This record gives sequence, structure tokens and C-alpha cells, in this order.
Amino acid sequence: MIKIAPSILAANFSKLAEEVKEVEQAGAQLIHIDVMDGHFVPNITMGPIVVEALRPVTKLPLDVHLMIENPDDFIESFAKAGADYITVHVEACPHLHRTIQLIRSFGVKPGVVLNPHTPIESIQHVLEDIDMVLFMTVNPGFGGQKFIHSVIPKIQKLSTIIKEKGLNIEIEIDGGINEDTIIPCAQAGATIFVAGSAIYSKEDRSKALQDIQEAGERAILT
Ligand SMILES: O=C(CO)[C@@H](O)[C@H](O)COP(=O)(O)O
Ligand SMILES: [Co+2]
Repeated sequence: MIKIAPSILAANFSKLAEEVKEVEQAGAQLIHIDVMDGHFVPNITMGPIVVEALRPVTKLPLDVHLMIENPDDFIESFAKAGADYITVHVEACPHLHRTIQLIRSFGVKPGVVLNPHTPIESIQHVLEDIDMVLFMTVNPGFGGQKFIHSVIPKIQKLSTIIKEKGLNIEIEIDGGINEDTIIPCAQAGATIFVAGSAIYSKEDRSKALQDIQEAGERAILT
């Protein structure tokens, strides 16, 4: 099954609650929250108070993507604010196994994010400990960028390893996802797709979301 996680980075922040409710009604399965610190990535966005404010607004899982240095310092705050998934960049975690344990200690599902150039070998020793791998298909920091196709072989490779080992890990894709780019990612084995501008820039968000989801579902049937 193909799940869509709209990224609120592309939403209208002056009415964020309505923007979240709209995509929930349209059939979204998660809400993706992009946290940027101006150090790990060249942009600043939102912190735990936004997660806390959105928690009562939706029943959907909150998928918190931390693009920050020293994520260990903020995991408790995001967990207590209501995150369901917390994903950390392998490039920002010198003690990745400890960070994953810390996330799980708060009852939150841990995930690891790989930048487009980062090999999957960097996470091979934590695969038993995580619930999600998030592949960046743009360089993190901004919405509305162009999808990087060279990530697809990595998705295929990890998907094969997950099947061979019988692991229960979701593969999520983030960056430049639309009706066309979802196709090779779904065929490579990904199941969760973040979409920011491809949903929130459209007048009919419901149709945009459903078109992307249907394109992904068609891709795995053919
Ligand atoms: O994490 C990020 C960017 O760093 C993403 O979640 C973007 O917010 C996705 O936006 P689109 O590429 O779908 O517009
Ligand atoms: Co993201």
C-alpha cells in the first residue's frame, strides 16, 4: 500500500491547523514536519511547539524529520510534544545507535535519513533497531526542489535487504515527489511518500494527493 505524507513546509503557516485537516480529509496517512536549524541545513523552520500545537488537530501520525545538529538534545522535547516518528540524519549522528535508543526510550518510532550521496552501508548495523529509513531525493533544506534520480538504486538495494532479512522497516522517500517521480520509487519498494509542493501548491489538494497516491499504486501493480 502506498501512503502519502504531506509536508507542511509547503503549507500556509497562517492557517496551519486547517491545512493539516484538509490533507487528512483528502486521505493522507501521515503528516510530515520538517525541522531545520540553520546549521545542518541552510534554513530555519519549526520546533517542538509546532508539533505540540498540531497534536490535537489531527489523528494522523506526526512524522518529524529532524534536519538539525545534535538531535539528541531535542528528542525528548519532540517526543513529549507528540511525535509518532522521529527521523534523524545519519550525517548528523556520530553515535547513531545511542540516538536511536534514545528515540525509542520515549515510545517514539525511530527512523534514519540518508542524504542523496550517503550509502546504505552506513546504516547496515542499525537495521534491526529502526522502524523507518527515509531516503532524501533532494538535498535537504528546502521544498520545491528537483527529484534526484540517482537515489533509486539505493532504494532497490535496501528493499532487497529488508526482504531477505525479513525486517519490518518502512521505506519513505522525501523530495521532489509528484505523479511521475513516485513511479520508480514505488517500483523500487518504497511505501511512504512525502509530498510538499506537489500537494500544497495546488488549488485542489485532495485531487493532487489522490493522483500521486494512485500513480504509486498503479506503478506497483504493473
Ligand atoms: O525535508 C524536506 C526538504 O529538506 C522535504 O520534506 C520537503 O519539504 C519536501 O518538499 P517537496 O520537495 O515535496 O516540495
Ligand atoms: Co522532510
